[in-house]
Amino acid sequence: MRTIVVGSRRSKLALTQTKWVVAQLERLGLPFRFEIREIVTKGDKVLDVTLSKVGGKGLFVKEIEEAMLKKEIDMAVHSMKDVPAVLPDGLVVGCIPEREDYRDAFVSKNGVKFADLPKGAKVGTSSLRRGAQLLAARNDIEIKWIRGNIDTRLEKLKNGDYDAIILAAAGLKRMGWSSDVVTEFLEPETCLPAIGQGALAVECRADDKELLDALAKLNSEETEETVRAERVFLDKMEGGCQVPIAGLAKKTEGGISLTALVASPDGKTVYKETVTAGDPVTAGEQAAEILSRRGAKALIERVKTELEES
Ligand SMILES: NCc1[nH]cc(CCC(=O)O)c1CC(=O)O
Repeated sequence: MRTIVVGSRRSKLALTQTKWVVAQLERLGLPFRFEIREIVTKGDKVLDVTLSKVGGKGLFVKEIEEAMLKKEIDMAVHSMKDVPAVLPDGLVVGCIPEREDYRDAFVSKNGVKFADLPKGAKVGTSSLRRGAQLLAARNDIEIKWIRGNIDTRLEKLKNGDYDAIILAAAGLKRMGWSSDVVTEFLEPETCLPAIGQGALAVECRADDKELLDALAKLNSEETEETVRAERVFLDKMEGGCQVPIAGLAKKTEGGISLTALVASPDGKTVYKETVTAGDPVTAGEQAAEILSRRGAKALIERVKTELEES
């Protein structure tokens, strides 16, 4: 019987997600044994710098991909929002399981709702996207950087100088912590989620047909299509992670509806649009085109230049 070695980052969230996918695969009754191997990535080591400054997205994924290409591991489970647009040669996304809750969760110290935060309240997030949208809704609060895994952040809320923090609902739900800690879920009208938020990507080698056949059974077509639309939009905007970008697609009767957003980090400028199209690629392209025309592309260039000069 073949042993499939599954590489995973060491964080509780990564391991929980990996174990969830493995459990789903085990239920299929395939002729595989699964073994989870922990890998410490660069993204896990540099917790003291902001992500946007140390090289962004690929950070959590690169070392895992190298191990996969060397056949030290056979597959890996990623949060979709950490997966770059283009995978290295020889690797593919083998499946995208059904998406968890796509919303952001507002977690406050004393159960105070976002709208009821006192003036000057400090909200912890290291996400430009979350910061910009919260400031757009409440320009009287303060956004304060916070880093670390979900458990570390919750600890910092308890003991540190924060009135509230924002975390992905999906992570909290997967860990079983959501009902204990979440004050309220932020609907996309208030805080549009990150591209791919709540979805997982299972990556493997492109020539591993046996494993690909098995993974296909876990694929959610609806999640695949909606995430596709969001990622086409992201790719077309070429924003990296220095600029607040958000997007959420939903399946409609005739196709896909995509709400997309680009904002300035201070939340003073927000470009947001919903487009409906027959297929995901067109939806993503149209959203990018409309926002670019309205000024989002220029905003992205401006923010990038400011960063390079600072
Ligand atoms: N940025 C790190 C990250 N990557 C994926 C998740 C949560 C799970 C998900 O969004 O699918 C998180 C934590 C968070 O944003 O609070």
